[in-house]
Amino acid sequence: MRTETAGGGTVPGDGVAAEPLIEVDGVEKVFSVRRRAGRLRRVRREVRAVDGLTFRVPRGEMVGYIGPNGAGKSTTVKMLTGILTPSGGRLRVAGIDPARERTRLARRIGVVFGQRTTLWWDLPLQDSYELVRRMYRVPDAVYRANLDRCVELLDLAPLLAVPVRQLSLGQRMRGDIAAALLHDPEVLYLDEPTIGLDVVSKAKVRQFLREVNAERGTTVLLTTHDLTDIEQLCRRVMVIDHGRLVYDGGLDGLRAAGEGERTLVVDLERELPPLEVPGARTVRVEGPRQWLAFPAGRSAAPLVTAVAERYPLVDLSLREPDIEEVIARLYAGAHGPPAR
Ligand SMILES: Nc1ncnc2c1ncn2[C@@H]1O[C@H](COP(=O)(O)OP(=O)(O)OP(=O)(O)O)[C@@H](O)[C@H]1O
Repeated sequence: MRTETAGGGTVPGDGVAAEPLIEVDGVEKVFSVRRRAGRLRRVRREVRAVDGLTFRVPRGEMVGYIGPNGAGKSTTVKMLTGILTPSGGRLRVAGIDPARERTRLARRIGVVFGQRTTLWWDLPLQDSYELVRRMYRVPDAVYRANLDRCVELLDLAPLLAVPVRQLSLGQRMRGDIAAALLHDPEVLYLDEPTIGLDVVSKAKVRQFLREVNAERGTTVLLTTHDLTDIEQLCRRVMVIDHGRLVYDGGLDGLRAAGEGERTLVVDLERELPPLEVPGARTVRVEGPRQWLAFPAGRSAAPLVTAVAERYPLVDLSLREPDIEEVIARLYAGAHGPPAR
């Protein structure tokens, strides 16, 4: 499988590879689970949730972390926050070993779980924020500036006096994202931040995350099943399956790795039998329009030249492979050796 090296150097503005803020070296997590085997017998079984994971995330990068259910994404994030201790390997976040210094790390990271809130259910949103301020001992000026910016960008003003339990899912999610940023974290872990949101709320959350990343250089690790989140926010994506990294690189490379195909759509002067061009297959013919599929990793230029030389070409366009389809293919064939 084709892989690219980690760390596309997506620090806003400068393009120079920055110091790694997240370092994961050969990390493993093995759970021991007891399973029923007959009426009284229980057998012990090991679940290798994370299996020799290695990657680096430079400061300021926004990385997508995707994989099918049970792939090991949450386990990775839990180890990165210090909630879980790795069974093997080495982990550092901002130079800190998360499992050993969880409290010290907590001041440097923010976490948002789309499925559950970290806010106080019965309190108005602003009281939750006040508690966060005290918990992290955020200086007044920093707190004020961060809160004002979040309120403005996430449209929170009308919601500040509303108890969290009365907020809609989208409102609550915006409230949670703001709470995770009030103490100026260097790293933000987002687990499904747009799950269940309508199109408008999704767009608002994505726009906000883009601005936070650009303005503050916050490093973001984004776990999601919504590939549009990845396409709109991340230049780099890591794909995990069965606890192993099966891809680490740019979105374009992902299309190639998933053996996706691009399609050249050609309009000819007249109807013709299916075109025969080396390196491509004609997959559809509709009157004078024909669709030619070719491997996503290849350049379209030689194909265009070949068509133009041999056939009466009027117009053409290029279609990228559908990212959902590419990823489904990648998951299906991802049980080989891990990408390093
Ligand atoms: N506390 C635990 N005890 C035993 N097994 C666990 C535990 N937590 C996770 N696992 C197992 O580890 C594997 C990875 O789970 P994990 O929750 O990390 O996956 P995920 O990629 O986050 O999945 P999803 O997309 O469904 O949230 C699964 O097989 C899961 O059953």
